[in-house]
This record gives sequence, C-alpha cells and structure tokens, in this order.
Amino acid sequence: MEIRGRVLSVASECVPLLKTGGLADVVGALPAALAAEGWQMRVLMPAYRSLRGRAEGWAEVFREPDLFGGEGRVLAGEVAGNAMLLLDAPHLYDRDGGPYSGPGGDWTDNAQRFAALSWVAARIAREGLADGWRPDLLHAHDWQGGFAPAYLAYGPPTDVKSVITVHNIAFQGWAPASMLGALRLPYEEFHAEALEYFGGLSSLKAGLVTADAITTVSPTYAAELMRPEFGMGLQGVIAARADRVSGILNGVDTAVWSPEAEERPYALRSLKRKAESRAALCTAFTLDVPGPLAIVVSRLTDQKGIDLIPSVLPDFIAAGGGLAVLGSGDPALEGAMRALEMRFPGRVGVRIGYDEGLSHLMFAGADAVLVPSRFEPCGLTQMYGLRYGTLPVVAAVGGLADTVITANPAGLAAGVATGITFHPTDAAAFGQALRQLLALYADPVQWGQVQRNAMKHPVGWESSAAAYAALYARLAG
Ligand SMILES: Nc1ncnc2c1ncn2[C@@H]1O[C@H](COP(=O)(O)OP(=O)(O)O[C@H]2O[C@H](CO)[C@@H](O)[C@H](O)[C@H]2O)[C@@H](O)[C@H]1O
Repeated sequence: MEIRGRVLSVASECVPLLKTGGLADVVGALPAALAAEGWQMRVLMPAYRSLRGRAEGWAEVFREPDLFGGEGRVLAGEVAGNAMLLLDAPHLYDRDGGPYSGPGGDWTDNAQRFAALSWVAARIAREGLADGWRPDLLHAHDWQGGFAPAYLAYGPPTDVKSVITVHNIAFQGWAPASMLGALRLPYEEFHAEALEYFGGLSSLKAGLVTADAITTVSPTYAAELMRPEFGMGLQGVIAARADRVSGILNGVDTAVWSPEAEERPYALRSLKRKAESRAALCTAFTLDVPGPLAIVVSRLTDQKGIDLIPSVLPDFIAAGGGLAVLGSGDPALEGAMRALEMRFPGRVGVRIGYDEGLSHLMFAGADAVLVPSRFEPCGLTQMYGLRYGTLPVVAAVGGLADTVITANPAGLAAGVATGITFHPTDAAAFGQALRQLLALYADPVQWGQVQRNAMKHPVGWESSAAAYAALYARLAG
C-alpha cells in the first residue's frame, strides 16, 4: 500500500514490552491498525531496565547529549511487528521498580523523566532520524507525552503537526512552577491560557493547549471531559478548545481476543461449547454456581467502582449468581474482595495479581462481565465481553455507554440489545442491573438472542483506524 504519511507515537508503555493498563494495549495496537490505512507509525518509549536487554544490537538513530543530567540515545528495532524506538537514558530509566514508581512511591524525578521522553520526541519530529525517517505528525499519549506538543509549539516553526490523546484525565503530570526553566519551558508562557495550572505545571495541560488536535478514546468521554464531574480541573481547558476535540473509540485485537482461538474454542454457531470453558473456569476458581457466573478483570481502584461490589453481591449470590475476580490495586479493595471469597465459598473466587492467560479463560467461561466504573474513557473489558458472548453489565459512562446497547424493552424488541447499562454509578442502580441480569438469564431464548447480538457487534480497529487516518490526513494537509 502507498504510504500516506508517517507518525511518531510517543508513550510511556506499549504491549508487549510494558503494560500497566489499557494505554499499553492501545499504543501497541495503533501501528498495525494505521498501517492498514497507509500511515506508517513508529513508537517512542523509554528503555526501562527490563527493556535494555531487548535493545541490544539495535541501531542508534538519534542522540541527545544533554537530557536532563545525562545522555539519551534512541535505538531502533522491531517488536511484535511494531517499529519501536527505545530511548536509552540510564540516569532516568535504568532502575528497579515500575515505570512510574519504585519501592518508596512515585519516582521524585517523574517530571524530568517524561519531559525527557517528550523532548526527544519533539526533536525527532523536527529533525528526523539518522536512518532518514522523518514524521509528518507527532502523536502524544496522556501526561507522559504531554510536553511533546508544547516543545514542538514553543520551538522554531515547523510543518509537523501534533495530536494528543487523553486515555485517562485523572493523571495530569503535575510539577511545581519552580521547574519551568529546568524543564526547558518558556517563562512567557507561564500564564493561565498556556502552561500555568493551579499555580504549577501540568504536562497534560501543556499538551492540551499546544496540540493541533485533541482526541480521547470515546465520543461520550469527549463530551464528559468538558464538564466538572469528569474533567478533573481540566474541563475549562478542553471546552475552550472544543473545536479541536474528538472522540475515537478504541478497538481490540480480534485475533487475540477471539473465542475461536481459545483452548476450548467456540463460535456463534457453536455457542453451546462455551459451557466447556465455563466448567474450566469453575474448576480454576473452585466454584459451583447455579445461576449466572459474573467476572471482574480490572485494576482494583476507585475509578472502576469496585467498592460497590460488596453491597450488591449478597443479593446476587442469594439469587443463584457467582463471581470470579482477577485484579490488583488498592490494598483496601483487595482485602474487600478476599473477604467476599471467605464469606461466599464456592460462589466467589478471587485472584489478586495480573494474569493475561487466566483472563482469557474468564472471558470465555463467564456469563457476564461487570464494569461498574465511575468514569471510563473507553474501557476494553466490556468489548472482550461482547466478543465472547459474555454479557457486559456496565455503568453508562464514557466508552461503556458508547459500546453497549442495554437490554431494556426497546432494545429487546428491536433485537439490538448487547448487555445491560445502568446509571448513576451507585449501589442502587448497580443492584437493579444485576436483578435485570438474573431475569434475562432466566429466559434462555432472550439470553441467547442478546449473546448473539453481542458477538456480532464489531469491536475491531477498522472503523477507529479510519477515523484516526482521517484526522491525520486533515492535519497533515
Ligand atoms: N489483573 C489483571 N490480569 C490480566 N489483565 C488485566 C488485569 N487487570 C486489567 N487487565 C487488563 O488491562 C486492560 C485494562 O484496560 P481498560 O481499558 O479496561 O482500563 P485502564 O483503566 O487500564 O485504561 C485506560 O486507558 C484505556 C485505553 O485508552 C481506556 O480504555 C480506559 O478507559 C482507561 O481508563 C484490559 O486489557 C484488561 O483485560
């Protein structure tokens, strides 16, 4: 296919190299999705300690001698079909621990660490790489890439346009105002319309005020972000640039997330065989559940509404339901999940940790996936649920509202329902949604119909990739 243009994507995580959340899935999926639209993408991310070995023998394609206290070298290679650029700067990234925090909490130099990533991204956008590659567009993700559009905008004039995507507005990349000079930002831009944010700096705000376009990962979240309940302080900044804002839904990799590719394969025409996965799931969690078996696969945080589960679960269990949970996060929520497992042996199973393989068995085997989020920019697990005929029960916010059609009388009569949505995100509405799930489950004809609708719902990247390609084309002229 003819190349329509080149994009430098800059992010702090990317599958399969490093993942702490859905950001990595999306950053890792975009290159192949966009290649199908004629856009060639390379992904720039830090060479964390765990990745340095991977980059051994890779060609050096860019060098920055003065990267906030040391040298930075960009190494080019291929991982899982994606063209990767790893920024090797040992003084910033070669340390034990996670990408954002170590044993003592968040790294105290996170502002410099991700400003450095953004600085190099802007320089590459402007100057190109030693191998002759030069991007037409810079695509930054979340606060970690936020300064990249700013460095591009505040430097000498360039034709390269920038896009910033908000995957989660809760993380804003805050730094004190005293760091302005150290972060190589212009003093004259430290005012409310530009870099200043509640008296300090926010790399996310910097990106939002300087990028040529702002996207987020669902149309509903794009609208929500302009309201105080969801904008988390940045609602005014986003609303002021509403003409540049769009929402493009994430997709999922339909080859990886496919009931036909599982250990106990099934498909739309062989839905009965889903029971084999259900049995395996029950064995894995030591469960025996007469009614609908629900799952939660999630970071255990306030965002995800996990704290509501203990109040709604007893009624669901009493009515025959069961629950398998896989996740990690807030210790209090981990404890609350374990307490439910103790209280309802054989009906509730909990695994604290991260396990991609087990998550596949859970989506294949369960009857429903619960996503009671307070806010959800897009959400991926409800889409896995659709794909596997594992009905999503979701709060009607953000991307959850954009991907699930609720089984109300109108949705059922029109034959389009794919799951159950509820609003607002509280125990009363969530509990009601679970009663609705139980009633639907008790009607095998309707249940089967909704399952089939869900499995037919398109969740791949095709239409979203076309939307990104159209945006890129518009920006690049
Ligand atoms: N314990 C565990 N074991 C195995 N797998 C686990 C797991 N815990 C989580 N996962 C997986 O991690 C991913 C989480 O992605 P989500 O989109 O649901 O949320 P997240 O809030 O991380 O992402 C943010 O960015 C993404 C991408 O834009 C948005 O969709 C989302 O709304 C936004 O909050 C899914 O692939 C899920 O299966």
